[in-house]
Amino acid sequence: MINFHDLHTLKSFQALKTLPIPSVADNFTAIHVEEQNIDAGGGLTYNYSAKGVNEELLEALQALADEQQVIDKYELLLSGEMMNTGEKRKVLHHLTRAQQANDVIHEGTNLRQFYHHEQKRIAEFAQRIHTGEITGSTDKKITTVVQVGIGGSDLGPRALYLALQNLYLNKLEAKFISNVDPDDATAIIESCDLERTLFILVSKSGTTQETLANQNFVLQAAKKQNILHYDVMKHMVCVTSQTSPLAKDDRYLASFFIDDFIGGRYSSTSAVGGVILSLAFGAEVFEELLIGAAEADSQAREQSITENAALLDALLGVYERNIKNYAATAILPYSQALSRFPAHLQQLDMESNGKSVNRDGQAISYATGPVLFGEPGTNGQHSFYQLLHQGSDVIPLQFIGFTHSQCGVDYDYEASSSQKKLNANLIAQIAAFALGHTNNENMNKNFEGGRPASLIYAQQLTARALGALLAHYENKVMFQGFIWNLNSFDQEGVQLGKVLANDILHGNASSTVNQLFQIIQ
Ligand SMILES: O=P(O)(O)OC[C@H]1O[C@](O)(CO)[C@@H](O)[C@@H]1O
Repeated sequence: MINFHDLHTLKSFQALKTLPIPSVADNFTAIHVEEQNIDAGGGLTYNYSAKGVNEELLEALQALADEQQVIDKYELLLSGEMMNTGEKRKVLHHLTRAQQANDVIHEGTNLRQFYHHEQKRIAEFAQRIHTGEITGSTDKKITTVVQVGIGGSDLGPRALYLALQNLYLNKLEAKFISNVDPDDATAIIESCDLERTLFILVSKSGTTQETLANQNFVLQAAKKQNILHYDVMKHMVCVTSQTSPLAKDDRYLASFFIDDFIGGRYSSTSAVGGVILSLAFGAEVFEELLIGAAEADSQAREQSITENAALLDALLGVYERNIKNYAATAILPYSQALSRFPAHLQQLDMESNGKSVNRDGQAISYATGPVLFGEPGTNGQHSFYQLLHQGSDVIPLQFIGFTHSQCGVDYDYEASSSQKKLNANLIAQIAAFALGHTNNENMNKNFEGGRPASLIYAQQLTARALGALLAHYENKVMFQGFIWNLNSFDQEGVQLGKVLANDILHGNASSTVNQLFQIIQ
């Protein structure tokens, strides 16, 4: 029997509140760093030696995970139970990368086979584009692919493409149009040779205003170029759900499908990320990413929190949010390739757990998802780290690092290479945040320390490691949702603004709103 309880009603949570808070510096100096490593799958390791933990706290967090039946809930989700209570849907993004998993049957369809079938169709399509069997409408080979989508139909795929473009041969260059700002579409379209460009229209719902406006923008801009024998629809494929209005449009060169059980922000391992990544790098690279994600998913099934990186990461996040009252957290990848990964995690985390009601729609009285932000190191160090070190708020830090660079090109300067400098900075920051530095004479030079950090690291940012990193965070967010008793899979909070924007455009807004709109007309 699985129970769903609000956090504050749990005995283990009440017990957690009474525990003395362990010091970050004590943990950091007392232990052998490697003792606080956990295998996170895909060649990744999660290290928590710069977190404020001790044995007593770990036991209390384990009790919380057990009482809230977090792993049982994950198993329930994997089995195809309706876990998206707001929209009354299953939650099946794990199935897109778990071809060994149990079948999930819905209204007679085997959904594991359905996702696998789409993946195979994508691989075949990508191969035909790469070999030149499918060309553009003027018989020219396709060299560029442009994804048109927004939110989950943009952020994850874009972050993953940027993360891999240094390491793998780019069979096609990829670009993205997301914002309804006409400058976004114009800049991308003008940078493309349309005869050699394939557009991927991605919208699960098929109703997103920005994406439909951008599709129209591409159609109009292409028409304006007046290219002889050019047919833009022969340059456009679609990724959508079978129930969306776009699914019925047979003008696309090809259509690939997901379904309502894959949430936008969890859709990078479905056709939403699969089409662009397979076209850009080849289906085998996308396959590697899925393997890494599946490894992280399987590590996440461990009951013991010291063997389950995503679960411990989630519990420490809840501890920092609800016991230490820290309201934000920073994602700090020491890898330029992960430049857009924090932006993807912002949607993943804040759209999932930015909630004030529980999974049954009842108000809750405790804090939920934190504010997320981040930039790659060392750029962030010269930007917002001042506040992280000496600001009045403590912000837990999530560092990500790699032993080797992706390009392998490096030079020594002052007796060390750039990669070595990058990683020396990464470790220096973790130590500075944890230990601080006392200066009683000049208080502006005093660092209190005690600022907790975690580190996820691997040898290199490969497709497999990236898949595991993506899944680690998806699972962390899911576990935190279970602990807070939220539904992490709907996003009603984004609807009000959409409705009001439509009211404004159709002249139905209130007088004040209209006056404000007129200011900017
Ligand atoms: O793929 P669609 O249906 O166009 O939705 C795009 C995005 O819009 C949202 O529904 C709301 O912003 C996201 O959750 C989603 O990723």
